[in-house]
Amino acid sequence: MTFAVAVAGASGYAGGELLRILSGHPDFEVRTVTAHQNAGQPLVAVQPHLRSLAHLTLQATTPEVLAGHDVVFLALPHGKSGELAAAFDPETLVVDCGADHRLRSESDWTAFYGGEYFGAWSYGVPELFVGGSASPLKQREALVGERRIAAPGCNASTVALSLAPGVRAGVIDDRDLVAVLAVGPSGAGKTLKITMLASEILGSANPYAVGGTHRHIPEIRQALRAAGATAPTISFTPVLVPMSRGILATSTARIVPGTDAATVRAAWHDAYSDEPFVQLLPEGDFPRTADTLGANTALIGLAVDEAAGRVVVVAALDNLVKGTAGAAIQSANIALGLPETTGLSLNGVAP
Ligand SMILES: NC(=O)C1=CN([C@@H]2O[C@H](COP(=O)(O)OP(=O)(O)OC[C@H]3O[C@@H](n4cnc5c(N)ncnc54)[C@H](OP(=O)(O)O)[C@@H]3O)[C@@H](O)[C@H]2O)C=CC1
Ligand SMILES: CC(=O)N[C@@H](CCC(=O)OP(=O)(O)O)C(=O)O
Repeated sequence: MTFAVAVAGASGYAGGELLRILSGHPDFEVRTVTAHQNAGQPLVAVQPHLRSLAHLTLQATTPEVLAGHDVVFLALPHGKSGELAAAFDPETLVVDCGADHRLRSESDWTAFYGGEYFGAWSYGVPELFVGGSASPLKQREALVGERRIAAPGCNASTVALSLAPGVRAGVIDDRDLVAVLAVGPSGAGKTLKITMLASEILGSANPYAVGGTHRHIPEIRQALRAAGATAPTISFTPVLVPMSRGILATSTARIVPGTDAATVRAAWHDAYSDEPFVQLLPEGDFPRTADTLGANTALIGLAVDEAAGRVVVVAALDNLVKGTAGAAIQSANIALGLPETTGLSLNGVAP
């Protein structure tokens, strides 16, 4: 069966990446693409790298245009998917790449986003544990047959994947977590902002949302609670660096006293040894963002710093693939009963 697909926000970065991956997916046919200011333009006028979709024209983003598809991917500014959500047929699979349906706590939503709260959907990171420390279940089980999915924030999923195995296994103290991330500007979308000008970014590393203010903090805490943390606290600092895409997150946590290095490493090994897309690298090996570009992978390197009593987890992924569009399509595959890896690649582009 071929599933008819619509992509809303198709002129943006996340929409473009959805289309790039969907165009190589054997079970999906992109029938409709929508935008806002660019509505009326041929898709390739805005996304000139998507030549196989040259027959498509960007339409307005309305419930009527998006109706009648089996699957709708939303890659819209925050608040816009929430406004559209009520209009979709309950049988249509809707995957939202925005934040509108990620948070289960309305007070977190109000504190970090504000505006109307639209309620939470199933979280689109299949590899995360759910149900606490004693549970063998992963988020993938919750996605089977699902029709409403919230794809993750790219920084949030990088850090959650980095720390969840240690939390679940009880080998780290979830009240003392620290994450510092190098992130590329494509995470901020195509919108014009002075802070994103090449003249501001090239040749500089620019911290932002310092001091516990970043909107992905409640999303990370939510994912860690699902893995068994009771009241996780995390110091989270993103740093914008001059690479168009990619995230390199260095997360550290205090090791529970008396836990040896092999037991710490085993927590991550056991969590991900059967996962196709989330891979723990051999001891002494650490990922580079360049190794993940264009691939649906999250690569993780781990070291135990005995002197500091901390585990150091370095994770790399492509914010537009495993951080957004790839996660959305992987989750859609699961929801529809397709093999989870369909249309998704372990291989990136290099150099
Ligand atoms: N970039 C990333 O790495 C990640 C992005 N996301 C999320 O994905 C979503 C899209 O992000 P991204 O692609 O980066 O953003 P972009 O700014 O690149 O794209 C935004 C898209 O939304 C459309 N749009 C803008 N305003 C409106 C409106 N008022 N109504 C309907 N459509 C509108 C734009 O259309 P037009 O061009 O015609 O104006 C464009 O297609 C966001 O929610 C973002 O947070 C999530 C994880 C990572
Ligand atoms: C460079 C940059 O600004 N990156 C964005 C990543 C946004 C993202 O992951 O998307 P959502 O907004 O959907 O959560 C940020 O840190 O907020």
